[in-house]
Amino acid sequence: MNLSIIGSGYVGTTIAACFAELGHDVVNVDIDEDIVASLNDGQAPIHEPGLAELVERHAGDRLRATTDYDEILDTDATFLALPTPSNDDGSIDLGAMKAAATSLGETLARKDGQHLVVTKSTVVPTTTVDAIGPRIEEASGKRVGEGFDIAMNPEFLREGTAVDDFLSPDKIVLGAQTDRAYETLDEIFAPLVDRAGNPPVVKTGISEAEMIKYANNAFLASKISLANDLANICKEFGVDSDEVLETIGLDSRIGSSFLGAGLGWGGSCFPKDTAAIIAAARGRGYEPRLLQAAVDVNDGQPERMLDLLRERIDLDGTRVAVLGLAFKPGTDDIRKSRATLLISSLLDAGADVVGYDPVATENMRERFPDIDYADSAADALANADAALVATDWDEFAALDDEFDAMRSPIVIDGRRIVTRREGIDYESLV
Ligand SMILES: NC(=O)C1=CN([C@@H]2O[C@H](COP(=O)(O)OP(=O)(O)OC[C@H]3O[C@@H](n4cnc5c(N)ncnc54)[C@H](O)[C@@H]3O)[C@@H](O)[C@H]2O)C=CC1
Ligand SMILES: O=C(O)[C@H]1O[C@H](OP(=O)(O)OP(=O)(O)OC[C@H]2O[C@@H](n3ccc(=O)[nH]c3=O)[C@H](O)[C@@H]2O)[C@H](O)[C@@H](O)[C@@H]1O
Repeated sequence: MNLSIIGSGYVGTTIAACFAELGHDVVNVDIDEDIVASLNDGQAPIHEPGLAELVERHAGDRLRATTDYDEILDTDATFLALPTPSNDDGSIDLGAMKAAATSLGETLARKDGQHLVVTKSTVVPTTTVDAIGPRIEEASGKRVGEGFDIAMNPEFLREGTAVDDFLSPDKIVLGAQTDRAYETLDEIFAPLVDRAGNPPVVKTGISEAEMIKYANNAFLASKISLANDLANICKEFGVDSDEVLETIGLDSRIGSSFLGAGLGWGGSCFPKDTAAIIAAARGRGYEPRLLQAAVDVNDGQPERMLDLLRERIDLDGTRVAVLGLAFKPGTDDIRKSRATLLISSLLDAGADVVGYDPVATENMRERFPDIDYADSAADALANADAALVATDWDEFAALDDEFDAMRSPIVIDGRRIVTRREGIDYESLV
């Protein structure tokens, strides 16, 4: 089929390249000319394992990019993969979605024949029906169900494993309101269902699909926060939290994934999505107490880590190495990474910070241009008074005599990744 995808960020580029790999003809529409040029040159604009190969293989053939919305006219369906960030009060900011919906509507005004518009972005329940559909109607002069249909297809991929996650989904959720929309979605997803070995395809309503996405993320974020709450209790009793959490994970009702205790969750999605659904619930008069508690536990972990450091050393004038700047291993994304919070607090306390990450340094340099950056963990540790481990990159497990070059070998490990050894003053956050 001919597909268009508006927004070529982490999700838009990944799904475009994967749909091309699955045999569809795909055009990515983005307002960012650099991203468009990069895709048309056959280069992935973001760092995701396997993505560069797919973009290189299909660019100029089944995959192309443009800033021109008119190229949507030759396609059968459009996915909206636009950012849905937070407003200051945590509620969802639909600015990019609304702007793109208006541009799409103006374009569809000139299209003959039926079109399907699919919300891929994470949006609070009723957004597609109440905010996206009407905007397209207004700009196109067409009606939902007559000229174009609307649908919602939440995305569950993780950064760092985006291509594999998209191509091997646990489930595919298709929210729509007409048989015609479901049929088009079936046609789009048939090659994926086939390749992925028939994962469950859940056909549901549009608002249910929107809520499934939030429920999924809220559950995972809360699971990590409960693991952190339990691990904090373990620490008070000198109990090994790894043994406790690994063992409860053996209960099939609990499951072992997302029980990794430590500094907590960051990234572009869990923080904003928990905030958005909490704000949306409050807007309807419901107070989501458990979810708010999950956020509170998460917010407390970086401060607990700094307290452990303060117990050992006065932060003012102290050189602190922050190992791991990305919000998790396998990505260069620093959005809401725990390291950004640690660095802010360290700077407020008068510390001198040196950061190291295998791939995220340049992104962090834009956020904190005035701290030092090292080219290796060894360089970051040399002459540091203390080290905070913020991301569980594998290479940190192999650190050994690099710690000997520290001025004082204080190591606070937020991810239980460092191998303990003689000669370091090691403490794990949990
Ligand atoms: N990043 C992730 O791992 C996942 C993200 N999501 C959701 O997917 C959505 C997109 O997220 P990301 O891809 O991370 O965002 P992103 O910020 O990486 O990319 C968004 C892209 O949209 C473009 N854009 C903005 N306004 C535009 C307009 N009017 N017309 C055309 N292009 C425009 C930007 O230039 C940018 O390239 C969000 O709702 C997010 O919550 C869902 C699952 C996973
Ligand atoms: O909506 C989204 O954007 C995506 O959000 C998360 O994916 P992502 O943020 O890329 O990364 P995760 O692997 O879920 O990690 C999120 C954060 O939780 C932390 N985490 C994860 C697992 C764990 O056991 N413990 C833990 O602290 C990670 O370090 C990271 O900071 C979800 O896992 C995806 O299913 C979802 O599509």
